Amino acid sequence: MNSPQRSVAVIGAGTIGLSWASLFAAHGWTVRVSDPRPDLGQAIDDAVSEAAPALIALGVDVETSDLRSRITASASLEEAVDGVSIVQENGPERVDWKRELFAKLESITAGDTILATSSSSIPASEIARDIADGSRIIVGHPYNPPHVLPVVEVVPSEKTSQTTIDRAAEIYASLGREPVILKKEIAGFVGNRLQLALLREAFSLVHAGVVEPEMLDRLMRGSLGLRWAAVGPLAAVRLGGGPGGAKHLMENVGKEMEHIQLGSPTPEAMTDVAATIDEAYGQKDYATAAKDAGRAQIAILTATRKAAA
Ligand SMILES: NC(=O)c1ccc[n+]([C@@H]2O[C@H](COP(=O)([O-])OP(=O)(O)OC[C@H]3O[C@@H](n4cnc5c(N)ncnc54)[C@H](O)[C@@H]3O)[C@@H](O)[C@H]2O)c1
Ligand SMILES: O=C(O)[C@@H](O)[C@@H](O)[C@H](O)[C@@H](O)CO
Repeated sequence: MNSPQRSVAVIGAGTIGLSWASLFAAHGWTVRVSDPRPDLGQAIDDAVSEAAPALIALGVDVETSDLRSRITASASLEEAVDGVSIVQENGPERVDWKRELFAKLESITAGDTILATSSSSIPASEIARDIADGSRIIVGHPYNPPHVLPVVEVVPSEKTSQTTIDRAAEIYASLGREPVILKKEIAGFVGNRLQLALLREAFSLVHAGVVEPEMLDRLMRGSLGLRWAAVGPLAAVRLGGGPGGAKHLMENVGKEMEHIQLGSPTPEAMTDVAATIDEAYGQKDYATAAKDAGRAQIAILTATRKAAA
């Protein structure tokens, strides 16, 4: 019998859910997956085959066969969540759908089961709005793919108990993740708000004909992206100021940029640029592009971890 404390229900087996399932299984957890997709078994097989080499490259001691044997497709939600320590939900990004699911989860799971959503932007308080308790509901927002990118944004609502916060962070850390616990709830959390700000400006610059998508990406990869992967944007501000630090940089460089108005692209412009991006990168099929991106991310992560050791 698998120890009940290392069992997880993964609700929703799409891009994110399958990556979570592989990660939990790679760390010895019993994983039960619930999803109405007709090809669930094959999807799990494919996801494990794809994730295993990445997990091994990142130093996780896992045999692909062992990994796959720890993941089962459940016939129902009730079967999936029976006796698990944590539920990691990865269903459609729709608040109504998540509200309904979490209300059901709260009624059918044990009183100490953590109920986590992978949501990209919906706060736990919105999901728990109509739920009396809500103390077990929390956001555990990963970055795609969770089995490679280490950060999980842990975002409690005011209803979430400290025990839930602590245990969720502890579970994610036990999977080799880097939990970032937010002090306050905000729609979009921190990562996606920052990503949104940067992408809005990037889309605006492409739409205005200032730069082509590939050139903007080359610029980011060879400058800010590289710098931020090494030290993070705020530590970089401090370094940018030299011995005078962030204060010096803001006084001597920041001031001159205060007049700059950033772009605010219309939905139509965003759609146009999305088409331009797909055209620019479409010659490489999605699977190959995703595999290449995974390899590059693992190389950078391995190098930055080695440098920090
Ligand atoms: N894709 C990303 O980059 C990313 C990153 C971080 C977080 N997220 C979040 O993770 C969640 C899932 O995103 P995704 O990209 O994996 O979506 P996806 O569309 O790939 O997967 C969603 C899955 O939910 C399943 N589903 C639908 N109804 C269901 C039900 N009643 N019970 C169980 N499963 C059901 C679908 O069959 C599908 O497999 C969203 O909340 C999203 O915001 C996505
Ligand atoms: O970048 C990520 O993986 C996460 O921030 C996601 O939540 C987000 O939805 C992106 O995929 C899209 O911006």
